[in-house]
Amino acid sequence: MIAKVIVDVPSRATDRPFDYKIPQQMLGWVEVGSRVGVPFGGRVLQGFVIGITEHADFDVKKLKPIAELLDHIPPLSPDLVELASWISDKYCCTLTASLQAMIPAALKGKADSVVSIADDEVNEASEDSLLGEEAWLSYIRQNGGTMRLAALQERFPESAADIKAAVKRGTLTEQVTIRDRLSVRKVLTVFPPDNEALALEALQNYPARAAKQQEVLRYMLEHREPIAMTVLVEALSTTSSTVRAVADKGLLEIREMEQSRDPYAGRDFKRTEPLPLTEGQQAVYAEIAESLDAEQSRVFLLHGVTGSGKTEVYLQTIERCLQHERQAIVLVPEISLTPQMVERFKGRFGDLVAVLHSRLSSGERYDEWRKIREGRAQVAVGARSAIFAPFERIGLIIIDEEHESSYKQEETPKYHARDVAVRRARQHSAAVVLGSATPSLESFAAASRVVSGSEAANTSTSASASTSASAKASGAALLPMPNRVGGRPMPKVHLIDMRDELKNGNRSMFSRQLHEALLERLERGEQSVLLLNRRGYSTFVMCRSCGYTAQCPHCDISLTYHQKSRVLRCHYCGHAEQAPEKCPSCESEHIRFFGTGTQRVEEELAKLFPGIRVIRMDVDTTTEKGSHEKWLTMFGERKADVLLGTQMVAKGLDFPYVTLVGVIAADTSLHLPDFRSAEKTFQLLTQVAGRAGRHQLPGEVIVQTYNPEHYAIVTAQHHDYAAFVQEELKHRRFMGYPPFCRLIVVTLSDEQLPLLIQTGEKLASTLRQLAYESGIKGSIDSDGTRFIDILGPVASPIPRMKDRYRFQCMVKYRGNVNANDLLKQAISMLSGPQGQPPVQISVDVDPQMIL
Ligand SMILES: Nc1ncnc2c1ncn2[C@@H]1O[C@H](COP(=O)(O)OP(=O)(O)OP(=O)(O)O)[C@@H](O)[C@H]1O
Ligand SMILES: [Zn+2]
Ligand SMILES: [Zn+2]
Repeated sequence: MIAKVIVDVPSRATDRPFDYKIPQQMLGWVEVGSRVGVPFGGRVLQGFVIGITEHADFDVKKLKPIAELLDHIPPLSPDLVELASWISDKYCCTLTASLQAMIPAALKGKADSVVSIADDEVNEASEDSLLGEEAWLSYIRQNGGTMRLAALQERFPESAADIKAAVKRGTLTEQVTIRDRLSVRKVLTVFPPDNEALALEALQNYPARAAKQQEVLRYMLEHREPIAMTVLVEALSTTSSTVRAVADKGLLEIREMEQSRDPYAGRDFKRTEPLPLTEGQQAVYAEIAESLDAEQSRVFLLHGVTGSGKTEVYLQTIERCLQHERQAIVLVPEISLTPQMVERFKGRFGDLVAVLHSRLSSGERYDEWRKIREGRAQVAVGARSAIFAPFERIGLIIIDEEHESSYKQEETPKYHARDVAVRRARQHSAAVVLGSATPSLESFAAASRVVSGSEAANTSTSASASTSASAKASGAALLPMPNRVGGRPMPKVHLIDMRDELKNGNRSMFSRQLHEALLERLERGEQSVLLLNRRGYSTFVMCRSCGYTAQCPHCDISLTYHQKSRVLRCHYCGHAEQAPEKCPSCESEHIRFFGTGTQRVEEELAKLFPGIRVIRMDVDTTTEKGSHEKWLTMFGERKADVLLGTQMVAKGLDFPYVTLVGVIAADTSLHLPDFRSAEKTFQLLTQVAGRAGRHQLPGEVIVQTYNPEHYAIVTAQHHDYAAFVQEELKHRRFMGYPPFCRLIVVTLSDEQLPLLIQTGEKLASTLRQLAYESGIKGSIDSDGTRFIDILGPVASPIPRMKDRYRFQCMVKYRGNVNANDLLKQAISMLSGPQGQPPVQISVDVDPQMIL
């Protein structure tokens, strides 16, 4: 049998399956999805089996055999392998990259050399040869005759040549294996006696001098549960050799047992029961349940205002899914994957829940992942990559806050989890629920068909590779929940024109109304949430005398100031330097650090409201593991009056005593050079306003702005999603942006500017030529169903990064156009015989960040 293997080399040139023989002893073990070690270009590399056939494309005799099978249960299932190839097609990336994205980092194995002393050499080692033996050789012997080559070289750097010679001679044999970054944690465990009668008898007859052993045996008979050796030893203040002595008599058993690193171990999640659904929830639930019962692959857009009880709908539909013995995946944005969120799912489904997010150590992640792979978990809750949770029978995929841009991965593979979810659901005949108070325009357009047929970006029916899955959801059903639970009103939103404040002589960052409202809350013992819209907010260093700003020497962007360490850092390349005391350009001392914004607000609060208790949440205060959790728990226990923060305080929080939400600068995100800036602003304001008045106490929201007439701000004030969408769609149609077309951004980068420009021009003209040849007439399409427009090349918004210049082309298209194929063709036409293009090319399909 022949295995088709994708070898882990991150290059387009080698991105195809290579054939390997499956050795006799691995037959029946190697499957599609298996991880193997294979010889490749003189090395051993990790790879994934993506197919098994009887016939090779080449002479079978010349094929090399698979060197190693790395797991007993393949880490990937055939449906994930298929999904990977869909991803690499749709997002123009290598299959290797897609496959790698699906497995936990712990399984990204690296080749490692192990050396052993040859057998005959061990036997021959006579007394005198031992005497004069090299130190490194005896060292290997001490290690049982085998050890990692790297460890040996590290210990005896001066003997490197000797060691190499020994390998050549055959005194040492070298073997290359793939080593995982991490392994399963094993714990030495003591098991109670098998034969109790025998053990009881032994207990009676224990010799008096072995009282300690007797105690161990008595304990194990009483508790009858396996217990970790370390725990037992500590509980009885005894030693492991005492326990071993009992085991040696055959009365106990000691074995290593696999143990999970459970990040939530020892935490009690209060069990919750399903709530009786409100009318609105019930209607939505019934629709989804029907689809689950019928095992249909359907997409639902659950448009529920903040506080409408979406989470309870998620929980009860998951329960329905589990009743059908199918599994559920819940995606939430990383930033709102708070303990509060986890608690809701653990509280309902207990140990059946596996949690996957980036704040876990890679060991914890690996163990949660195995819990899914081995069928011990039925529900996976996690950030973007949890969409790859290795379940076998998925019934339901939920994406909470579906409009969040963090569902798009910014590194290769640049996939959108929402689109992958729709695709994966189709493989499993599962339902997809996209939930949001502010659905993305793309999803909303797909569900409500506000974009007419001929305009829609998604009229493409052929060429699945180029069709966005969310667009495919044109059959998506819109499920509205327009009311809050318990008939609670939406909070009243006041807009404050900050220009008037300045006119009236108020130079503080708080308007008089916000100041007033905060005071009131302090007096009444209620809580407030303050949002500083940090997108676009300055954290850079500027000289007030000459206007100098500190720039990264390798990238054309401003350095960010970190107050704690007084260091200037580049967020793109990591370059760091000490913050200057004097302006490097004019020597002025008026060089100001525009601190992280939230810090300044915090200082101001302390000045204006002496004794105020503020919790500040931003990137600086939440880097430590568990800090997120700590702050939110504190706030929940009312140990602070104000929760002040960036975007991370805007979402998902549900605190009963929050009656005031203040937005300090609503419009910093409004003027970013991104066609989604109005949408992002509207979403943020709506989300944060939704934190107020979710329970008995009524809520109030104060939004400070310099653009009180802007439609994104006015519609947010009135909680009017429909009005916002209507206005925004007008702009998008006029400007030719999604959902009226689809985008691909191709970024080219190189150290040589002339080569870069030349390649960029060539790419654009080749694309235009190919499009023309395939009968697409350009931006003015005759029948109104399809067009393609190739813009650029122009310098990227960040024109230089890590010493490389950057240019980009933007492809806009609509209708039945296989833009990916055109692009792949164009890139390969630029490439040399080795398949490598002359400059680095990176492709972003359906980009979220135009910046
Ligand atoms: N059927 C119900 N009966 C009583 N209370 C409910 C019911 N459903 C939800 N709730 C409560 O209503 C509050 C709001 O619900 P939830 O947090 O799920 O809203 P949401 O739609 O997710 O809002 P957001 O988008 O703002 O996060 C919660 O405190 C929740 O416990
Ligand atoms: Zn200066
Ligand atoms: Zn840099």
